[in-house]
Amino acid sequence: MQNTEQRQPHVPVVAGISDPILEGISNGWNVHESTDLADGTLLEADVIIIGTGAGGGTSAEILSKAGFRVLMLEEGPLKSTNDFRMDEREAYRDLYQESAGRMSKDGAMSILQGRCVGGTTVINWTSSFRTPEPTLNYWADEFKVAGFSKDDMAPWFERMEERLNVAPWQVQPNENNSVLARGATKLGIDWHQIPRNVAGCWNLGFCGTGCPTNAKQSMLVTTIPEALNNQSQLVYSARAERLIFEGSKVAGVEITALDKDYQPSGKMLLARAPHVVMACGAINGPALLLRSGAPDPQKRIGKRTFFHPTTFCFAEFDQLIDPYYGAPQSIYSDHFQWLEVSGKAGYKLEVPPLHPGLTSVLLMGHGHKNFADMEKLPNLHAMIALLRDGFHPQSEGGSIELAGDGTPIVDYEINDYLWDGVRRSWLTMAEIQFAAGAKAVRPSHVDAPWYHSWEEAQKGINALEFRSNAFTAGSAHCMGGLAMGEDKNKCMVDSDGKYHYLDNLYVFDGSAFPTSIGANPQLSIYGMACKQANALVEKLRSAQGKA
Ligand SMILES: Cc1cc2nc3c(=O)[nH]c(=O)nc-3n(C[C@H](O)[C@H](O)[C@H](O)COP(=O)(O)OP(=O)(O)OC[C@H]3O[C@@H](n4cnc5c(N)ncnc54)[C@H](O)[C@@H]3O)c2cc1C
Repeated sequence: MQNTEQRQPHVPVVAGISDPILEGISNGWNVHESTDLADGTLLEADVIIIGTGAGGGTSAEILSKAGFRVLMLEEGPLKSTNDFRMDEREAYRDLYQESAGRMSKDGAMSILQGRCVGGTTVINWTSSFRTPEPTLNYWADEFKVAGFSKDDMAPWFERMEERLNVAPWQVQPNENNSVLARGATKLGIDWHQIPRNVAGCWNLGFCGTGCPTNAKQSMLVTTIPEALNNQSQLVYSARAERLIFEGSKVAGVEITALDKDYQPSGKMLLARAPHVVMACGAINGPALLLRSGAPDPQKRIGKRTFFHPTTFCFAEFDQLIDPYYGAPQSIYSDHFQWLEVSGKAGYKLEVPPLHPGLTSVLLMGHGHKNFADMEKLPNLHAMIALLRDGFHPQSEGGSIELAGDGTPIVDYEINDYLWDGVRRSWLTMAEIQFAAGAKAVRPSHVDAPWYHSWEEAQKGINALEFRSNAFTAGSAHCMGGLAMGEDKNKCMVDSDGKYHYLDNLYVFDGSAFPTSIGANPQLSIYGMACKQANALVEKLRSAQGKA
Protein backbone atom coordinates (compact mmCIF):
# COMPACT_ATOMS: atom_id res chain seq x y z
CA MET A 1 0.00 0.00 0.00
CA GLN A 2 1.20 3.51 -0.76
CA ASN A 3 0.93 4.67 2.85
CA THR A 4 3.23 1.96 4.16
CA GLU A 5 5.96 2.91 1.71
CA GLN A 6 5.52 6.61 2.24
CA ARG A 7 5.81 6.38 6.01
CA GLN A 8 9.28 4.83 5.84
CA PRO A 9 9.07 3.25 9.30
CA HIS A 10 11.94 3.67 11.69
CA VAL A 11 13.99 0.76 12.91
CA PRO A 12 12.05 -0.54 15.92
CA VAL A 13 13.46 0.25 19.38
CA VAL A 14 12.69 -3.30 20.40
CA ALA A 15 13.42 -5.93 17.74
CA GLY A 16 10.69 -8.47 17.16
CA ILE A 17 7.80 -6.29 18.34
CA SER A 18 5.09 -6.10 15.71
CA ASP A 19 3.63 -2.83 14.48
CA PRO A 20 -0.13 -3.46 14.27
CA ILE A 21 -0.76 -0.27 12.30
CA LEU A 22 1.76 -1.04 9.55
CA GLU A 23 0.47 -4.62 9.39
CA GLY A 24 -3.15 -3.47 9.15
CA ILE A 25 -2.36 -1.00 6.38
CA SER A 26 -0.53 -3.63 4.37
CA ASN A 27 -3.55 -5.91 4.84
CA GLY A 28 -5.76 -3.35 3.14
CA TRP A 29 -7.15 -1.04 5.83
CA ASN A 30 -8.89 2.05 4.47
CA VAL A 31 -6.34 4.59 5.76
CA HIS A 32 -5.29 7.79 3.99
CA GLU A 33 -3.04 10.69 4.74
CA SER A 34 -5.17 13.73 3.86
CA THR A 35 -2.65 15.16 1.37
CA ASP A 36 -2.79 11.91 -0.65
CA LEU A 37 -6.37 12.80 -1.54
CA ALA A 38 -7.22 15.25 -4.32
CA ASP A 39 -8.26 18.76 -3.37
CA GLY A 40 -12.05 18.86 -2.95
CA THR A 41 -12.44 15.09 -2.35
CA LEU A 42 -15.86 14.21 -0.88
CA LEU A 43 -15.79 11.59 1.89
CA GLU A 44 -19.05 9.88 2.85
CA ALA A 45 -20.11 7.66 5.75
CA ASP A 46 -22.99 6.85 8.09
CA VAL A 47 -21.20 8.51 11.01
CA ILE A 48 -18.25 10.93 11.01
CA ILE A 49 -16.11 10.88 14.15
CA ILE A 50 -13.85 13.91 14.57
CA GLY A 51 -10.83 13.04 16.73
CA THR A 52 -9.47 9.59 17.54
CA GLY A 53 -8.57 9.80 21.24
CA ALA A 54 -10.30 8.27 24.25
CA GLY A 55 -13.81 9.27 23.17
CA GLY A 56 -13.30 8.90 19.41
CA GLY A 57 -11.57 5.52 19.48
CA THR A 58 -14.14 4.04 21.85
CA SER A 59 -17.06 5.33 19.75
CA ALA A 60 -15.53 4.21 16.44
CA GLU A 61 -15.22 0.62 17.61
CA ILE A 62 -18.79 0.47 18.95
CA LEU A 63 -20.46 2.13 15.95
CA SER A 64 -18.50 0.15 13.37
CA LYS A 65 -19.13 -3.14 15.17
CA ALA A 66 -22.85 -2.34 14.99
CA GLY A 67 -22.50 -2.20 11.20
CA PHE A 68 -22.38 1.57 10.61
CA ARG A 69 -19.88 2.97 8.09
CA VAL A 70 -17.58 5.12 10.22
CA LEU A 71 -15.22 7.83 8.97
CA MET A 72 -12.54 8.83 11.51
CA LEU A 73 -10.95 12.25 10.98
CA GLU A 74 -7.77 13.06 12.88
CA GLU A 75 -5.84 16.31 12.87
CA GLY A 76 -2.58 14.71 14.00
CA PRO A 77 -0.24 12.32 12.18
CA LEU A 78 -0.36 8.54 12.17
CA LYS A 79 2.58 7.30 14.24
CA SER A 80 2.88 3.80 15.62
CA THR A 81 5.09 1.33 17.45
CA ASN A 82 8.23 1.68 15.36
CA ASP A 83 8.07 5.47 15.51
CA PHE A 84 8.12 5.50 19.31
CA ARG A 85 11.80 5.78 20.14
CA MET A 86 11.69 7.02 23.73
CA ASP A 87 12.82 10.43 22.53
CA GLU A 88 11.23 13.53 24.02
CA ARG A 89 12.17 15.81 21.09
CA GLU A 90 10.46 13.68 18.47
CA ALA A 91 7.49 12.87 20.68
CA TYR A 92 6.63 16.44 21.65
CA ARG A 93 6.92 17.59 18.04
CA ASP A 94 4.85 14.77 16.55
CA LEU A 95 2.41 13.66 19.22
CA TYR A 96 1.49 16.74 21.27
CA GLN A 97 -0.74 19.76 20.59
CA GLU A 98 1.44 22.78 19.73
CA SER A 99 4.56 20.60 20.18
CA ALA A 100 3.84 20.42 23.93
CA GLY A 101 4.04 24.22 24.12
CA ARG A 102 0.31 24.84 24.58
CA MET A 103 -0.29 27.44 27.32
CA SER A 104 -3.03 29.48 28.86
CA LYS A 105 -3.49 33.04 27.57
CA ASP A 106 -1.33 34.63 30.30
CA GLY A 107 1.35 31.93 30.01
CA ALA A 108 0.82 30.84 33.62
CA MET A 109 -0.45 27.37 32.82
CA SER A 110 1.33 24.74 30.69
CA ILE A 111 -1.07 22.39 28.98
CA LEU A 112 -0.12 18.94 27.70
CA GLN A 113 -2.55 17.34 25.24
CA GLY A 114 -2.19 14.80 22.44
CA ARG A 115 -2.41 15.36 18.69
CA CYS A 116 -2.02 12.11 16.74
CA VAL A 117 -4.06 9.07 15.76
CA GLY A 118 -5.09 7.66 19.16
CA GLY A 119 -5.10 11.14 20.68
CA THR A 120 -3.86 11.73 24.21
CA THR A 121 -4.21 8.01 24.99
CA VAL A 122 -1.01 7.44 22.97
CA ILE A 123 1.06 9.61 25.30
CA ASN A 124 -0.69 9.25 28.64
CA TRP A 125 0.72 7.56 31.72
CA THR A 126 -1.94 4.78 31.95
CA SER A 127 -3.50 5.58 35.35
CA SER A 128 -7.07 4.36 35.19
CA PHE A 129 -9.66 5.51 37.74
CA ARG A 130 -13.44 5.34 37.63
CA THR A 131 -15.22 8.68 38.06
CA PRO A 132 -15.43 9.31 41.82
CA GLU A 133 -18.96 9.03 43.25
CA PRO A 134 -19.02 12.58 44.73
CA THR A 135 -18.32 13.92 41.22
CA LEU A 136 -21.19 11.95 39.68
CA ASN A 137 -23.53 13.09 42.47
CA TYR A 138 -22.47 16.72 41.98
CA TRP A 139 -23.23 16.48 38.26
CA ALA A 140 -26.70 15.09 38.94
CA ASP A 141 -27.47 17.82 41.50
CA GLU A 142 -25.95 20.85 39.80
CA PHE A 143 -26.28 20.10 36.06
CA LYS A 144 -29.16 17.59 35.97
CA VAL A 145 -26.99 14.90 34.38
CA ALA A 146 -29.26 11.83 34.12
CA GLY A 147 -28.25 8.16 34.18
CA PHE A 148 -24.73 8.69 35.56
CA SER A 149 -25.05 7.39 39.14
CA LYS A 150 -22.32 5.11 40.45
CA ASP A 151 -24.56 2.07 39.81
CA ASP A 152 -25.62 3.30 36.34
CA MET A 153 -21.97 3.68 35.32
CA ALA A 154 -20.57 0.48 36.86
CA PRO A 155 -21.36 -1.82 33.88
CA TRP A 156 -19.85 0.65 31.38
CA PHE A 157 -16.66 0.97 33.41
CA GLU A 158 -16.46 -2.83 33.77
CA ARG A 159 -16.81 -3.20 30.02
CA MET A 160 -14.03 -0.73 29.24
CA GLU A 161 -11.78 -2.04 32.02
CA GLU A 162 -12.04 -5.48 30.46
CA ARG A 163 -11.55 -4.12 26.93
CA LEU A 164 -8.42 -2.16 27.89
CA ASN A 165 -7.02 -4.60 30.44
CA VAL A 166 -7.26 -2.21 33.39
CA ALA A 167 -5.85 -3.81 36.55
CA PRO A 168 -3.84 -2.78 39.61
CA TRP A 169 -0.13 -2.65 38.84
CA GLN A 170 1.39 -5.66 40.59
CA VAL A 171 5.04 -4.83 39.98
CA GLN A 172 7.10 -3.12 42.70
CA PRO A 173 6.66 0.66 42.24
CA ASN A 174 9.71 2.57 41.06
CA GLU A 175 11.57 4.65 43.66
CA ASN A 176 9.83 7.87 42.54
CA ASN A 177 6.45 6.35 43.48
CA SER A 178 7.82 4.55 46.55
CA VAL A 179 8.76 7.90 48.10
CA LEU A 180 5.07 8.87 48.12
CA ALA A 181 4.05 5.56 49.70
CA ARG A 182 6.84 5.64 52.29
CA GLY A 183 6.35 9.25 53.38
CA ALA A 184 2.56 8.92 53.49
CA THR A 185 2.77 5.76 55.61
CA LYS A 186 5.04 7.52 58.12
CA LEU A 187 2.50 10.34 58.48
CA GLY A 188 -0.59 8.10 58.61
CA ILE A 189 -1.80 9.33 55.22
CA ASP A 190 -3.62 6.62 53.27
CA TRP A 191 -2.43 5.68 49.80
CA HIS A 192 -3.29 3.03 47.21
CA GLN A 193 -1.99 1.32 44.09
CA ILE A 194 -3.01 2.76 40.75
CA PRO A 195 -4.83 0.53 38.23
CA ARG A 196 -3.22 0.76 34.76
CA ASN A 197 -4.39 -0.09 31.23
CA VAL A 198 -1.45 -2.21 30.12
CA ALA A 199 -0.89 -5.74 28.82
CA GLY A 200 2.60 -7.14 29.28
CA CYS A 201 4.17 -3.81 30.29
CA TRP A 202 8.00 -3.81 30.21
CA ASN A 203 8.18 -1.15 32.96
CA LEU A 204 10.28 1.11 30.71
CA GLY A 205 8.84 4.40 31.93
CA PHE A 206 8.45 6.12 28.55
CA CYS A 207 4.65 6.09 28.28
CA GLY A 208 4.70 9.84 27.53
CA THR A 209 6.67 9.38 24.31
CA GLY A 210 4.48 6.57 22.92
CA CYS A 211 4.76 2.91 23.91
CA PRO A 212 7.39 1.06 21.84
CA THR A 213 6.17 -2.39 22.94
CA ASN A 214 2.38 -2.02 22.36
CA ALA A 215 1.81 -2.74 26.04
CA LYS A 216 -0.15 0.42 26.71
CA GLN A 217 -3.72 -0.29 25.72
CA SER A 218 -4.21 3.06 24.02
CA MET A 219 -6.81 3.59 21.30
CA LEU A 220 -4.01 3.16 18.75
CA VAL A 221 -3.58 -0.55 19.46
CA THR A 222 -7.11 -1.48 20.60
CA THR A 223 -10.27 0.21 19.37
CA ILE A 224 -8.90 1.94 16.25
CA PRO A 225 -7.50 -1.29 14.70
CA GLU A 226 -10.82 -2.98 15.50
CA ALA A 227 -12.79 -0.15 13.89
CA LEU A 228 -10.55 -0.43 10.79
CA ASN A 229 -11.09 -4.21 10.74
CA ASN A 230 -14.81 -3.36 10.75
CA GLN A 231 -14.44 -1.44 7.44
CA SER A 232 -14.09 2.04 8.96
CA GLN A 233 -12.08 4.68 7.12
CA LEU A 234 -9.36 6.79 8.74
CA VAL A 235 -8.10 10.06 7.28
CA TYR A 236 -5.27 11.58 9.28
CA SER A 237 -3.47 14.94 9.17
CA ALA A 238 -7.02 16.10 8.53
CA ARG A 239 -8.26 18.97 10.67
CA ALA A 240 -12.00 19.52 10.90
CA GLU A 241 -12.01 23.22 10.15
CA ARG A 242 -15.69 24.03 10.16
CA LEU A 243 -19.05 22.34 10.52
CA ILE A 244 -21.57 23.32 7.85
CA PHE A 245 -25.12 23.73 9.13
CA GLU A 246 -28.38 23.33 7.23
CA GLY A 247 -31.41 24.08 9.40
CA SER A 248 -31.05 22.15 12.65
CA LYS A 249 -28.49 19.71 11.23
CA VAL A 250 -24.80 19.42 10.53
CA ALA A 251 -24.69 18.91 6.77
CA GLY A 252 -20.96 18.50 6.34
CA VAL A 253 -17.47 18.95 7.71
CA GLU A 254 -14.90 21.13 5.94
CA ILE A 255 -11.44 19.64 6.37
CA THR A 256 -8.01 21.25 6.07
CA ALA A 257 -5.39 18.79 4.82
CA LEU A 258 -2.20 19.34 6.84
CA ASP A 259 1.31 18.85 5.47
CA LYS A 260 4.28 17.05 7.10
CA ASP A 261 5.00 20.15 9.20
CA TYR A 262 1.40 20.12 10.44
CA GLN A 263 0.61 23.30 8.46
CA PRO A 264 -2.30 23.78 6.01
CA SER A 265 -1.25 22.22 2.69
CA GLY A 266 -3.66 24.29 0.61
CA LYS A 267 -5.92 21.28 0.00
CA MET A 268 -9.43 21.13 1.44
CA LEU A 269 -11.66 18.06 1.72
CA LEU A 270 -15.35 17.71 2.54
CA ALA A 271 -17.07 14.99 4.58
CA ARG A 272 -20.78 14.25 4.73
CA ALA A 273 -22.77 11.87 6.92
CA PRO A 274 -26.22 11.82 8.53
CA HIS A 275 -24.59 11.87 12.01
CA VAL A 276 -21.50 13.60 13.37
CA VAL A 277 -19.69 12.77 16.61
CA MET A 278 -17.23 15.33 17.94
CA ALA A 279 -14.41 13.71 19.93
CA CYS A 280 -11.71 16.35 19.49
CA GLY A 281 -11.32 16.79 23.22
CA ALA A 282 -11.54 19.86 25.40
CA ILE A 283 -10.14 23.15 23.99
CA ASN A 284 -10.20 22.04 20.32
CA GLY A 285 -13.81 20.83 20.41
CA PRO A 286 -15.24 24.14 21.65
CA ALA A 287 -12.92 25.96 19.22
CA LEU A 288 -14.36 23.98 16.28
CA LEU A 289 -17.88 24.99 17.30
CA LEU A 290 -16.86 28.64 17.74
CA ARG A 291 -15.17 28.67 14.30
CA SER A 292 -18.31 27.15 12.81
CA GLY A 293 -20.70 29.65 14.40
CA ALA A 294 -22.70 26.81 16.01
CA PRO A 295 -26.02 27.73 17.64
CA ASP A 296 -25.38 28.82 21.22
CA PRO A 297 -28.21 30.93 22.62
CA GLN A 298 -26.74 31.07 26.16
CA LYS A 299 -23.18 31.79 24.92
CA ARG A 300 -21.86 28.76 26.80
CA ILE A 301 -19.48 27.23 24.20
CA GLY A 302 -16.03 26.94 25.77
CA LYS A 303 -17.15 28.07 29.23
CA ARG A 304 -16.25 25.90 32.25
CA THR A 305 -13.05 24.56 30.70
CA PHE A 306 -11.23 22.68 33.47
CA PHE A 307 -7.76 21.33 34.13
CA HIS A 308 -6.93 19.86 37.57
CA PRO A 309 -4.36 22.66 38.01
CA THR A 310 -1.28 20.72 39.03
CA THR A 311 1.44 21.80 41.45
CA PHE A 312 4.91 20.31 41.74
CA CYS A 313 7.28 19.80 44.65
CA PHE A 314 10.80 18.47 44.02
CA ALA A 315 12.93 16.61 46.57
CA GLU A 316 16.58 15.60 46.59
CA PHE A 317 17.55 12.24 48.05
CA ASP A 318 20.90 10.64 48.90
CA GLN A 319 19.87 7.45 47.14
CA LEU A 320 19.25 7.06 43.41
CA ILE A 321 15.66 7.74 42.37
CA ASP A 322 16.08 7.38 38.59
CA PRO A 323 12.69 9.11 38.16
CA TYR A 324 12.60 8.48 34.41
CA TYR A 325 12.50 4.67 34.65
CA GLY A 326 9.62 2.37 35.53
CA ALA A 327 5.84 2.74 35.37
CA PRO A 328 5.34 6.51 35.71
CA GLN A 329 2.42 6.40 38.12
CA SER A 330 1.65 3.46 40.40
CA ILE A 331 0.83 5.04 43.81
CA TYR A 332 -1.74 7.71 44.68
CA SER A 333 -3.34 9.27 47.71
CA ASP A 334 -6.84 10.76 47.89
CA HIS A 335 -6.37 11.65 51.55
CA PHE A 336 -6.79 15.38 50.84
CA GLN A 337 -9.23 15.05 47.95
CA TRP A 338 -12.72 14.85 49.44
CA LEU A 339 -12.35 16.54 52.83
CA GLU A 340 -14.97 18.99 51.52
CA VAL A 341 -16.76 18.40 48.19
CA SER A 342 -17.53 22.05 47.42
CA GLY A 343 -15.39 23.90 49.93
CA LYS A 344 -11.65 24.45 49.73
CA ALA A 345 -9.96 22.85 46.70
CA GLY A 346 -9.18 19.19 47.34
CA TYR A 347 -6.26 17.46 45.68
CA LYS A 348 -5.05 14.06 44.57
CA LEU A 349 -1.39 13.21 45.15
CA GLU A 350 0.63 11.33 42.53
CA VAL A 351 4.13 11.53 41.02
CA PRO A 352 5.15 12.44 37.45
CA PRO A 353 7.92 10.77 35.45
CA LEU A 354 10.92 13.12 35.20
CA HIS A 355 12.41 13.01 31.73
CA PRO A 356 15.05 15.69 31.19
CA GLY A 357 13.24 17.97 28.72
CA LEU A 358 10.05 18.14 30.75
CA THR A 359 11.91 18.42 34.07
CA SER A 360 14.06 21.34 32.98
CA VAL A 361 10.88 23.33 32.35
CA LEU A 362 9.06 22.24 35.49
CA LEU A 363 11.99 23.13 37.74
CA MET A 364 11.71 26.79 36.65
CA GLY A 365 14.79 28.97 36.62
CA HIS A 366 17.45 29.13 33.91
CA GLY A 367 21.20 29.37 33.38
CA HIS A 368 23.44 28.12 36.20
CA LYS A 369 20.54 27.64 38.61
CA ASN A 370 18.68 25.38 36.21
CA PHE A 371 21.89 23.52 35.36
CA ALA A 372 22.65 22.92 39.04
CA ASP A 373 19.13 21.59 39.63
CA MET A 374 19.28 19.39 36.53
CA GLU A 375 22.55 17.86 37.75
CA LYS A 376 20.57 16.42 40.66
CA LEU A 377 18.19 14.59 38.28
CA PRO A 378 19.18 10.97 39.09
CA ASN A 379 18.55 11.69 42.80
CA LEU A 380 15.48 13.82 42.22
CA HIS A 381 11.92 12.94 43.16
CA ALA A 382 8.85 14.99 42.31
CA MET A 383 5.35 14.83 43.65
CA ILE A 384 2.28 16.42 42.05
CA ALA A 385 -1.01 17.57 43.51
CA LEU A 386 -3.94 17.68 41.08
CA LEU A 387 -6.34 20.33 42.33
CA ARG A 388 -10.01 19.50 41.88
CA ASP A 389 -11.53 22.24 39.76
CA GLY A 390 -15.18 23.24 39.24
CA PHE A 391 -16.91 22.44 42.51
CA HIS A 392 -16.97 25.95 44.02
CA PRO A 393 -18.32 29.36 42.88
CA GLN A 394 -14.73 30.65 42.68
CA SER A 395 -13.66 27.67 40.61
CA GLU A 396 -15.55 28.21 37.36
CA GLY A 397 -12.65 27.12 35.16
CA GLY A 398 -11.54 28.96 32.04
CA SER A 399 -13.01 29.78 28.66
CA ILE A 400 -12.03 29.27 25.03
CA GLU A 401 -11.52 32.12 22.57
CA LEU A 402 -10.28 32.10 18.98
CA ALA A 403 -7.03 33.59 17.74
CA GLY A 404 -7.09 35.44 14.40
CA ASP A 405 -6.27 32.21 12.54
CA GLY A 406 -9.11 30.31 14.24
CA THR A 407 -6.91 28.33 16.63
CA PRO A 408 -7.93 28.11 20.28
CA ILE A 409 -6.76 30.32 23.11
CA VAL A 410 -7.46 29.20 26.67
CA ASP A 411 -8.21 32.00 29.10
CA TYR A 412 -7.67 30.47 32.53
CA GLU A 413 -6.84 32.39 35.67
CA ILE A 414 -5.26 30.99 38.79
CA ASN A 415 -7.17 33.00 41.41
CA ASP A 416 -6.99 33.36 45.21
CA TYR A 417 -9.17 30.29 45.72
CA LEU A 418 -6.80 28.09 43.72
CA TRP A 419 -3.71 29.75 45.22
CA ASP A 420 -4.91 28.66 48.66
CA GLY A 421 -4.99 25.07 47.33
CA VAL A 422 -1.57 25.51 45.69
CA ARG A 423 0.04 26.54 48.98
CA ARG A 424 -1.66 23.78 51.00
CA SER A 425 -0.61 21.20 48.44
CA TRP A 426 3.05 22.32 48.59
CA LEU A 427 3.00 22.02 52.39
CA THR A 428 1.52 18.52 52.17
CA MET A 429 4.01 17.35 49.56
CA ALA A 430 7.04 18.80 51.33
CA GLU A 431 6.05 17.15 54.62
CA ILE A 432 5.62 13.76 52.92
CA GLN A 433 8.96 14.11 51.12
CA PHE A 434 10.84 14.91 54.34
CA ALA A 435 9.05 12.01 56.10
CA ALA A 436 10.32 9.74 53.30
CA GLY A 437 13.92 10.85 53.93
CA ALA A 438 14.45 13.79 51.54
CA LYS A 439 17.50 15.90 52.35
CA ALA A 440 16.05 19.00 50.66
CA VAL A 441 12.79 19.98 48.96
CA ARG A 442 11.77 22.79 46.63
CA PRO A 443 8.26 23.68 45.47
CA SER A 444 8.21 24.82 41.86
CA HIS A 445 8.10 28.58 42.56
CA VAL A 446 10.80 30.94 41.23
CA ASP A 447 11.42 32.43 44.69
CA ALA A 448 11.68 29.09 46.51
CA PRO A 449 15.17 27.94 47.48
CA TRP A 450 15.93 24.36 48.49
CA TYR A 451 14.61 23.92 52.04
CA HIS A 452 16.66 21.58 54.23
CA SER A 453 14.15 20.77 56.98
CA TRP A 454 10.38 20.50 57.29
CA GLU A 455 10.36 23.47 59.68
CA GLU A 456 12.29 25.62 57.18
CA ALA A 457 9.99 24.49 54.35
CA GLN A 458 6.84 25.29 56.32
CA LYS A 459 8.06 28.82 57.04
CA GLY A 460 9.33 29.34 53.49
CA ILE A 461 6.23 28.04 51.70
CA ASN A 462 3.92 30.11 53.90
CA ALA A 463 5.90 33.21 52.89
CA LEU A 464 5.86 32.55 49.11
CA GLU A 465 4.12 35.26 47.16
CA PHE A 466 1.20 34.66 44.79
CA ARG A 467 2.20 36.14 41.45
CA SER A 468 1.04 34.96 38.07
CA ASN A 469 3.82 33.14 36.19
CA ALA A 470 5.95 32.84 39.37
CA PHE A 471 5.21 29.16 39.87
CA THR A 472 4.64 26.10 37.73
CA ALA A 473 0.99 25.29 37.27
CA GLY A 474 0.42 22.76 34.58
CA SER A 475 -2.05 20.18 33.48
CA ALA A 476 -2.30 17.12 31.31
CA HIS A 477 -6.02 16.82 31.99
CA CYS A 478 -8.11 19.00 29.68
CA MET A 479 -11.81 18.81 30.40
CA GLY A 480 -15.05 20.70 29.96
CA GLY A 481 -16.06 23.54 27.67
CA LEU A 482 -19.19 21.76 26.37
CA ALA A 483 -20.85 20.81 29.65
CA MET A 484 -23.20 17.86 29.72
CA GLY A 485 -26.57 17.96 31.51
CA GLU A 486 -30.27 18.50 31.02
CA ASP A 487 -30.08 22.08 32.36
CA LYS A 488 -29.91 24.10 29.14
CA ASN A 489 -28.96 27.27 31.02
CA LYS A 490 -25.65 25.69 31.97
CA CYS A 491 -25.09 22.87 29.49
CA MET A 492 -24.38 22.38 25.78
CA VAL A 493 -25.10 18.65 25.38
CA ASP A 494 -27.67 16.37 27.00
CA SER A 495 -26.89 13.27 29.06
CA ASP A 496 -26.64 11.18 25.85
CA GLY A 497 -24.03 13.61 24.53
CA LYS A 498 -26.40 15.13 21.92
CA TYR A 499 -25.88 18.83 21.26
CA HIS A 500 -28.88 20.63 22.69
CA TYR A 501 -29.40 22.85 19.64
CA LEU A 502 -28.73 20.46 16.70
CA ASP A 503 -30.42 17.18 15.75
CA ASN A 504 -27.47 15.11 14.54
CA LEU A 505 -24.41 16.34 16.46
CA TYR A 506 -22.96 14.46 19.43
CA VAL A 507 -20.00 15.15 21.74
CA PHE A 508 -18.36 12.01 23.16
CA ASP A 509 -15.18 13.18 24.88
CA GLY A 510 -13.74 14.94 27.91
CA SER A 511 -15.11 18.33 26.86
CA ALA A 512 -18.55 17.18 28.04
CA PHE A 513 -17.54 17.00 31.71
CA PRO A 514 -19.35 19.73 33.65
CA THR A 515 -16.55 19.85 36.25
CA SER A 516 -13.11 18.34 36.46
CA ILE A 517 -13.27 14.69 37.50
CA GLY A 518 -11.14 14.67 40.66
CA ALA A 519 -9.18 11.76 39.17
CA ASN A 520 -7.15 11.16 36.02
CA PRO A 521 -9.86 11.32 33.33
CA GLN A 522 -9.27 8.61 30.72
CA LEU A 523 -11.45 5.86 32.20
CA SER A 524 -14.24 8.37 32.84
CA ILE A 525 -14.16 9.22 29.12
CA TYR A 526 -14.05 5.56 28.04
CA GLY A 527 -17.03 4.70 30.28
CA MET A 528 -19.06 7.73 29.23
CA ALA A 529 -18.33 7.29 25.49
CA CYS A 530 -19.11 3.56 25.70
CA LYS A 531 -22.51 4.31 27.25
CA GLN A 532 -23.32 7.15 24.86
CA ALA A 533 -22.12 5.40 21.68
CA ASN A 534 -24.24 2.37 22.56
CA ALA A 535 -27.24 4.64 23.09
CA LEU A 536 -26.56 6.18 19.67
CA VAL A 537 -26.44 2.71 18.08
CA GLU A 538 -29.86 1.93 19.57
CA LYS A 539 -31.23 5.25 18.34
CA LEU A 540 -29.91 4.77 14.79
CA ARG A 541 -31.18 1.18 14.67
CA SER A 542 -34.64 2.16 15.76
CA ALA A 543 -34.65 4.98 13.18
CA GLN A 544 -33.62 2.42 10.52
CA GLY A 545 -36.45 0.14 11.69
CA LYS A 546 -38.96 2.95 11.22
CA ALA A 547 -37.60 3.94 7.78
C1 LIG B 1 1.33 13.44 29.36
C2 LIG B 1 -0.07 13.02 29.70
C3 LIG B 1 -0.28 12.00 30.62
C4 LIG B 1 -1.59 11.61 30.94
N1 LIG B 1 -1.76 10.57 31.80
C5 LIG B 1 -3.02 10.15 32.08
C6 LIG B 1 -3.21 9.02 32.91
O1 LIG B 1 -2.27 8.39 33.38
N2 LIG B 1 -4.49 8.65 33.19
C7 LIG B 1 -5.58 9.33 32.70
O2 LIG B 1 -6.69 8.97 33.03
N3 LIG B 1 -5.40 10.38 31.87
C8 LIG B 1 -4.17 10.79 31.54
N4 LIG B 1 -3.99 11.82 30.66
C9 LIG B 1 -5.19 12.46 30.07
C10 LIG B 1 -6.04 11.57 29.15
O3 LIG B 1 -5.25 10.80 28.29
C11 LIG B 1 -7.00 12.48 28.38
O4 LIG B 1 -7.80 13.13 29.36
C12 LIG B 1 -7.91 11.76 27.41
O5 LIG B 1 -7.19 11.03 26.45
C13 LIG B 1 -8.79 12.79 26.70
O6 LIG B 1 -9.66 12.11 25.82
P1 LIG B 1 -10.50 12.90 24.74
O7 LIG B 1 -11.24 11.89 23.94
O8 LIG B 1 -11.28 13.96 25.43
O9 LIG B 1 -9.42 13.67 23.84
P2 LIG B 1 -8.04 13.19 23.21
O10 LIG B 1 -7.66 11.84 23.69
O11 LIG B 1 -7.10 14.29 23.44
O12 LIG B 1 -8.38 13.06 21.67
C14 LIG B 1 -8.75 14.17 20.88
C15 LIG B 1 -8.20 13.97 19.47
O13 LIG B 1 -8.88 14.86 18.59
C16 LIG B 1 -7.94 15.39 17.67
N5 LIG B 1 -8.46 16.67 17.19
C17 LIG B 1 -8.56 17.82 17.87
N6 LIG B 1 -9.12 18.77 17.10
C18 LIG B 1 -9.37 18.20 15.91
C19 LIG B 1 -9.93 18.68 14.71
N7 LIG B 1 -10.37 19.95 14.58
N8 LIG B 1 -10.02 17.84 13.66
C20 LIG B 1 -9.59 16.55 13.77
N9 LIG B 1 -9.06 16.06 14.90
C21 LIG B 1 -8.95 16.87 15.95
C22 LIG B 1 -6.68 15.55 18.50
O14 LIG B 1 -5.54 15.63 17.67
C23 LIG B 1 -6.72 14.28 19.34
O15 LIG B 1 -6.08 13.22 18.69
C24 LIG B 1 -2.71 12.25 30.33
C25 LIG B 1 -2.48 13.28 29.43
C26 LIG B 1 -1.18 13.65 29.09
C27 LIG B 1 -0.98 14.76 28.11
